[in-house]
Amino acid sequence: MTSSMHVILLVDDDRRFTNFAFCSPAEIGQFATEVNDGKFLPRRRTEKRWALVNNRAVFNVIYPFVNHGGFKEALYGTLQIGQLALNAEQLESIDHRAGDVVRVQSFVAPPAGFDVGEMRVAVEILDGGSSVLKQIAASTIEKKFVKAFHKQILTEYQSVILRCKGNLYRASVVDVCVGQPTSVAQKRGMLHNSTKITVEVSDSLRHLITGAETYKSILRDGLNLDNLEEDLMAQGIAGVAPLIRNILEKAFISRMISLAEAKRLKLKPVRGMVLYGPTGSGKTLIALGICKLLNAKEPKIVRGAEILRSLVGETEDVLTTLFTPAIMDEKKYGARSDLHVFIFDEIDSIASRRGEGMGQKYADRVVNQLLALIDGVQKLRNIFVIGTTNRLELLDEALIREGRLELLIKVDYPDKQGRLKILELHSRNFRVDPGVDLHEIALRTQRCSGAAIGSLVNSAYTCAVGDLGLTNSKTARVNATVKMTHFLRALQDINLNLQEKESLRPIRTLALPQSVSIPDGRSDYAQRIPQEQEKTNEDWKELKLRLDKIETEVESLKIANDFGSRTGPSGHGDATPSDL
Ligand SMILES: Nc1ncnc2c1ncn2[C@@H]1O[C@H](COP(=O)(O)OP(=O)(O)OP(=O)(O)O)[C@@H](O)[C@H]1O
Repeated sequence: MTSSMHVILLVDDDRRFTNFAFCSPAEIGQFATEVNDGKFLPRRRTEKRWALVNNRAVFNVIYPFVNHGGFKEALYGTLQIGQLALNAEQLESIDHRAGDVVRVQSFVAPPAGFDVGEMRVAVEILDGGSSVLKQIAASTIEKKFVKAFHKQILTEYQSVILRCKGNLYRASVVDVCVGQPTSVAQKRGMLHNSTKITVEVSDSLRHLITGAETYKSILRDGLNLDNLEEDLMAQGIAGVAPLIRNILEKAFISRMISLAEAKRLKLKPVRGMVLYGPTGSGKTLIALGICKLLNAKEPKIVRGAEILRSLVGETEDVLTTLFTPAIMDEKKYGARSDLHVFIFDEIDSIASRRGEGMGQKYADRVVNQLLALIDGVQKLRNIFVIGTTNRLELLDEALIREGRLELLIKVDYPDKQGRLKILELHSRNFRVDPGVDLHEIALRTQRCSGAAIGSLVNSAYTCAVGDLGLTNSKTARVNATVKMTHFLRALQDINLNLQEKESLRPIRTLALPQSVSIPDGRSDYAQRIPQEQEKTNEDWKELKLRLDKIETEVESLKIANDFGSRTGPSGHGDATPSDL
């Protein structure tokens, strides 16, 4: 039997602590007590009847027969045919509010293999109990839980309220293992006296609920998000702390809290993202940096072009091999498996629109497999895929749909503050003259990527070593002090380099805004630069080249003037204005 019923809220206090649902006596017969010759047979009042509501949770359905504190009268007064009375936690578990219509089915417990061997519950302390929170042993809550829900059917993610030693606790089912403790996790089962309950709590409750396991936050132990900048600098990443914090919050919020809480807050785990932006802007660096902030398996880095090469001539399922550890972990630990991160560098080389280009049938196979692993029938919940590309517009749209690599993050050229931080970071490796003004260098490196700034510092150092005369001498390399003149010389090289490179690439790359931004979901993708713009690129390119040439000449003259007037030509082979 399946029917639609109106749910009403059960306001009686004691029923908050049960798994009972109430219907009118006239309807109790709809719920079976057992299967007999394929027919549901309503039996005696004392036998348990079950209602599967909205295919989400199973409640023990009864009609109000106990007149506890006038409860029976109170409920008879309000409960009508077609109504099902549920407590607040039950409503929450089926994701409905009082007054909603829900789908109700009679549920028959399987005759065997339905007893819960192990159940893991995430516990929070609720207000409404004793005003002073007392310390309690997790084992006390575990015993109370078994006692309160003995012979009740509980479902994964369902939460119940428990009253224990004067305090109220919300316990949410995180994992259900039926049969032997080693058996594969299943979604629901019946508790009995020998069910082993494991209480897990957040780190902050460890001192109040002693002996409980703490659930693993996705963030690395001890990571302080307010101190991210320093953490990243120590990893060799500068100027992108706000961007990375934003990514962590957008991509991993549902994994920062308990599974049950995430479910209650309706936070779906993000399965993957694409970092896109100009070459050298630090996409791969950021992807690796994020992994170091997580409590996850060591990331696997896959170069798009390499995976395609390995596929040609082989029928072997490369991705399945790559994902095998994640598949095994998912089977063994279910929702509690560690997170496996996969970084697909240059993802456009395998995931460009299907059906286009040479070797595409191999690429299509890889994309299809990847999609199946992320979002297919047997999708893995324990994976996070990061793709990097500087050609977002080439990506197969299926890959960036909701539920897949849905988070599109633009990693652009750094702004002035970012450039300064990158300069400071890379300069740490060398002896730098106190007269070096990194602010000024930051001002003059507009439109430079993090990679270009890194190589600017390296070139400045090479100039310093070169000025000591013996380039290959270890003493020269150790003693070289990088001065402002070295930076300026290196800067000129970079300017020339940029000019050369930009003459080779389409103008639209130059038109990207000079800031780091996170577009909301896929909207940015939809607004990608229209193809028509390509047509005007040629004209713009020529104009831009001419402007750039003038700009570089003016810039060089300005640098020479500025620097000449402040320091004058110095000895030791330092660059003079005429060198610039
Ligand atoms: N924010 C940054 N902080 C420090 N170094 C940076 C930063 N961004 C880039 N770099 C430097 O640039 C180098 C190249 O960065 P990375 O390979 O991550 O760029 P990318 O965007 O992935 O480039 P591509 O698109 O060409 O693959 C880094 O190894 C590092 O030296």
